[in-house]
Amino acid sequence: NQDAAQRVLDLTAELNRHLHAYHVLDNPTIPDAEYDKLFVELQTLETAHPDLRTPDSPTLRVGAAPLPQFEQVTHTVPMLSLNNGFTDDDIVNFDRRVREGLGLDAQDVAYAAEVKFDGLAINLRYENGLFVQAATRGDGATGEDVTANIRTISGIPLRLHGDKIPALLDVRGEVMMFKGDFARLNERQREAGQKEFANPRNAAAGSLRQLDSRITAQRKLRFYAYGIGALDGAAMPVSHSALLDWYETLGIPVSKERKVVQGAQGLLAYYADIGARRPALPYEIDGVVYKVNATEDQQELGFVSRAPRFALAHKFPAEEALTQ
Ligand SMILES: Cc1c[n+]2nc(N)[nH]c2nc1OC(C)C
Repeated sequence: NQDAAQRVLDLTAELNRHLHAYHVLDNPTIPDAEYDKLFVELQTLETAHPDLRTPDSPTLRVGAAPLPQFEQVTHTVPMLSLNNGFTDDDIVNFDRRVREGLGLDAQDVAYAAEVKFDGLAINLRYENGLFVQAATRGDGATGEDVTANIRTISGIPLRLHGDKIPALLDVRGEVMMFKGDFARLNERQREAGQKEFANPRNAAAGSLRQLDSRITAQRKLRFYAYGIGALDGAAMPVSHSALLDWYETLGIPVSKERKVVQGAQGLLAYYADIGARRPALPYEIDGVVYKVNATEDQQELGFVSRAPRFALAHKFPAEEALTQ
């Protein structure tokens, strides 16, 4: 009946607002007990009237019955990898090749620099603002459908915010587990006499490979966006930094450690700064990523084989096997 339908819509909107405030704005707007009361009321209404549940209902965050297997997904735009640089010379050469490729000799190129999360690359598909599918990178052309598991990640919006909603948007980013959540998970594994994970990346991968998304829901995974695949119904942002600014207005989590820097010296300064702060970061990284910022310059430089000419991962020296 009408008032149950309206109540479901109101509860869904209110609970999602509180979830966003808590997980993305890091600014809780309701006591947990009050949130739980509204959540149970919504779950009860949805159980009584299953047809009233909306695709962005917060009750979808707790996971559903196990899947028999993972389906395959073909990426509309291939998910490519990055070329690596290790030494300062590699970075200076990367910048020189970029300037040659763009026909610039004197002035500095603007680069978008960001941390390289040590997690799993994922594609999130939104149709008219609704989250409809998530897929792993796989071999770059096809990956696995992990929608049910990704739905349990509270930081990932099930409906995009704002009024500039594209008809189709493929968000690329990394799923990871924070160091603290990893340590607590291994404590629980030990107490339960179960296998411990070697590192946060393996723990995140293991959590995404679960056919039972109710297990994934207990694993506190995080997601940060760093790229884009298919886009219909909105203009492509003019730069990588503008893309990430747009994502933030849509309610998509973006790392705050990003910075636009100028030329090779700007890249090396960013690498040194992140390298110094790396142990204090709440998540593991295995380097930083540089991208020519301007979209038209990226398109002019294009890709060589499977990796873009406009981007480079600058890796940290591999640490000797850490005793986790
Ligand atoms: C493979 C990859 C991985 N990462 N990681 C970050 N932070 N940015 C980034 N960009 C990538 O590819 C871009 C070309 C979108």
